[in-house]
Amino acid sequence: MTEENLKVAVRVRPFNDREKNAKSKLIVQMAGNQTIITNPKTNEEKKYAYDFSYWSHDGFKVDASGYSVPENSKYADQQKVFNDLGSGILKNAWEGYNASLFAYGQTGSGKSYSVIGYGANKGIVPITCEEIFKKADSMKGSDKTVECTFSMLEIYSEMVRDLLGSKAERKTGMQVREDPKIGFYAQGQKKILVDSYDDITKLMDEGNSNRTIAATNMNATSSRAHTIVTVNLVQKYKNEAGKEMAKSSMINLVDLAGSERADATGATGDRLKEGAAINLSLTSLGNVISALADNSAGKNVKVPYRDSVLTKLLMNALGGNSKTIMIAAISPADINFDESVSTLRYADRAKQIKTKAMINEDPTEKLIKELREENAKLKKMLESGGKIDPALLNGTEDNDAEEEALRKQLAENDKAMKSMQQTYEEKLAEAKSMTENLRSTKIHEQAKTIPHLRNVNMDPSLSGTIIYLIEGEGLKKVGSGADSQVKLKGIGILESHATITSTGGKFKIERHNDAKVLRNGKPLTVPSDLVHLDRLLFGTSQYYIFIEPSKATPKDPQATFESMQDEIAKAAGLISKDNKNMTQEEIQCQSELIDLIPHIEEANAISIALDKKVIFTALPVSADARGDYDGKFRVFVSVKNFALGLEWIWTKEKFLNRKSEIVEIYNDLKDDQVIQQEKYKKYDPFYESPDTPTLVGSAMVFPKSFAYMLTSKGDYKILSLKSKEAGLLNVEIIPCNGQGKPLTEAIQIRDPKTELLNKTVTFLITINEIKNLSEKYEDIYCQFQLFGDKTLYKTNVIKGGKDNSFKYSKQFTFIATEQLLDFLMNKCLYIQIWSEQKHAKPDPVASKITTKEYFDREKELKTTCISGKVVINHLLDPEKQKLKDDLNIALIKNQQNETILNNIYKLMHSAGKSPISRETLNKIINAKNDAEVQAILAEYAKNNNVPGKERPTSASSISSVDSEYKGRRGHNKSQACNIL
Ligand SMILES: Nc1ncnc2c1ncn2[C@@H]1O[C@H](COP(=O)(O)OP(=O)(O)OP(=O)(O)O)[C@@H](O)[C@H]1O
Repeated sequence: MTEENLKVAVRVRPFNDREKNAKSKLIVQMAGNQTIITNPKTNEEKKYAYDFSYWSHDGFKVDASGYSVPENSKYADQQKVFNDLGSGILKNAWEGYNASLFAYGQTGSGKSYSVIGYGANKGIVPITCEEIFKKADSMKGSDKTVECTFSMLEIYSEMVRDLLGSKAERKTGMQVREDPKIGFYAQGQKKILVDSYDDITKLMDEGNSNRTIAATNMNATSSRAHTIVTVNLVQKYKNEAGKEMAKSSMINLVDLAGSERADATGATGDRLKEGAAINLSLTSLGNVISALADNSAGKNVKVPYRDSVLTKLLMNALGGNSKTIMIAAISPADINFDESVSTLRYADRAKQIKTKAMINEDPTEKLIKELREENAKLKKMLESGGKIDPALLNGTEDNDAEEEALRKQLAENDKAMKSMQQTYEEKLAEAKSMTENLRSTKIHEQAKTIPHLRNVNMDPSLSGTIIYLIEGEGLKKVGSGADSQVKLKGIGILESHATITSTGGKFKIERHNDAKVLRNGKPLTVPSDLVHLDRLLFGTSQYYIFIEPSKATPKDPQATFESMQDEIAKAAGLISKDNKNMTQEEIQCQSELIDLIPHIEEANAISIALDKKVIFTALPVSADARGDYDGKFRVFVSVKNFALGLEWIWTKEKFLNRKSEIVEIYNDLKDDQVIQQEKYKKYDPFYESPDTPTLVGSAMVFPKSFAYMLTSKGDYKILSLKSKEAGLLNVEIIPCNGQGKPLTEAIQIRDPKTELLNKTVTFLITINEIKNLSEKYEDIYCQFQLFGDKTLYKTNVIKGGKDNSFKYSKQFTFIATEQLLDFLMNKCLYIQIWSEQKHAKPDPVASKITTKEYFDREKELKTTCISGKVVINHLLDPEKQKLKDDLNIALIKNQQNETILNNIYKLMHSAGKSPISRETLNKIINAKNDAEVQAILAEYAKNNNVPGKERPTSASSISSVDSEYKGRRGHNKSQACNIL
């Protein structure tokens, strides 16, 4: 037995297009086995030492075959990585040890590049397999034989699918069982005997294409599954006594799904609460790694392997009988700093794990022998004509249930045995016929000359795996219908979605009804030309490029999933066309937004299909609105149920979890699975109880006066997550004496930085009352942290409405360090407002409107100018949303403009805020176009002194807040005295 630490390698890749566009800075350096990462904000460096640090960022050139050749000794190419990592794995395997390699890192960080590889840059799996057969071939003629089996599975949403299994098998998935000797295994997994490298490549292609099918049936954006490739090597030889011996070893090569889903920033808690399985695996893997590292350091903690399917299947690789290597892939760019640091930390922890590997003496045959013995026993029991020998039943009574269980066990054993014993010829024949049937190989050949559509997937290794030839003259149908030539599945794909016509070497594309087709980022409304390299999006998730091989040149740009998303987001005006004047935070937020949009579209498409009355919208939220000192924008998702009049704001992580459940339910409902429908009734991922407290927004309190030992007091604006004023919060920060009593006499402080430095300061924070908060909120409380302090302070919960005073006071004593003084002078104290929403009854009118109708109208309101919209834009902010909803509903119900405007008029009057007279309204109703409406409104505003967009605030302290924000000293007349 050998005990050794898990080997850890880190690899940094070149900048990708998005990072280049964002003019990213390089923040990773490597020296020897060290990886150094610089925090782009603080310029602080962090050093980590691993077994290997691979620099693959620059210093290479691409040769004619496409292989990246090193230009200097620093650059680590695929061969170097294989020599260090892969060859060790191989050596161990020949010696009879189990060996495992797993790749960890955020999506797109280069895991698949290292493990599988792209084109000429073959990764560890293909090179390892190639080497196995080189060696096996060299053994031919000797009395040693080598048998090699190949298997490939994927774990998606706690379901284990055999990527080499039949379609039906993949659909049902496999059970994970535990064997006392070999540990956990996927029952019935196909282990295909292979005798050449060629067999393996074909099987890998097949496995990959099955992944593709799974991915396209669901959606291109579904979070990727974990893929585990297992190569079993059995070497047979005779020992000195002439007895047949076998040495076996298992090589596990694991390509994990993107690690950002295991992000610790609040997502984990949410995720665990939601119980979303996709993310469970990586969270569990983190816990397993932590526990193993603790145990290696002498602690005795339980390793939670059983928490997820992934950790069960990796149990041997991580803590058991295996020599293991982890490769952690990172991005070189500043915009990915957080993710990269988290990967480096993970890797740092993993390197402390010790594994204990043993040489295996043919456990497979032993297992078969044992199963055979057990079966013989079981058969004997059953053959005794139902009368089972009580002695065989371990003393239990003979009964039907027992017999049933035995029969079941027998059948399972039989199945397991069959799958293990399938003969070489059978397996190979199966593999060959399966691979030969692979339509794709033939089609890929034809695609070299025939115009075609080629898929683009979020996972670049799946791009280009689906091809639809647009052959000959005439018409090709695109859609989910059985008669379609371009047969697409997925959300938002209609039976008859579009047609592509080819006449005399020219192509045209036309959409059907209101099917969603985007061409080069823009909605396709009229029949358009289709030309070489056109990018197409069908529905919400089917991304394709049109290729005309006769027009192709080596310089053709490669459209990627990211570039297509960027293009769509730019065309929709969701992101700015250039990012010259944007801060890093804004660029980061923008890229998060682009990544999120396809998911949002998908969730909306399902909401429409299931008529859930829910609309999802991406919402970038500033640090000020979130009340977070990190200064970052974060993308949230607004989830609005228009029938119930409720709106939730979810974190991106929570939304993605819910979305995967939404997709799952949608697929299940489509398959009409009764059980799933039951589950769906019990739990609805579109819904959240109004009783769940949500963040309404934050008040920014400026403590600058306090630095001068003056009370700072005022009504501070509450900024909602939508960056609107949501109300006012009355807060006081009162300087106190050493006994904690408010100061009663004034003290003069001219320069806090010198006069207060290192003195003890005591102050009282009092949160008085909340004003003007919308009536839909109830059970409101405030929550805050002081800058640099982790403790969370919460006020009592108030009902809202009339009862709006917290009467919360808390005293703090601090040493006035430079940081504290800096905070008091220049920063603000965030006080978050949390609240529940009032339960609402479904609105009978809104409930009759379908989600599709609402959604279309909502879109129209955004894109086209209608009189109603102009009026609404003229209204004061807080009323806008409600009026917009009313208008929406009215428009959908096909009411005439007059009725709509009447409603608005009534509403405005009931709110006492009408800036428009009835007479003006009549003029608007009769206006011919929007320009005319604008003119009427402008004239009315001029004659009537209508206030501008900004809501006038009665509280004069707002202006004092603003002036303090600009850095000027407030003029609060407060008491102060010298207590220091
Ligand atoms: N060392 C490298 N040299 C050159 N290109 C690389 C390297 N590593 C990664 N890339 C490129 O970066 C892109 C993303 O890499 P890859 O697909 O391996 O990421 P991943 O971590 O497996 O992502 P996912 O989790 O989505 O599967 C690919 O286009 C790949 O070719």
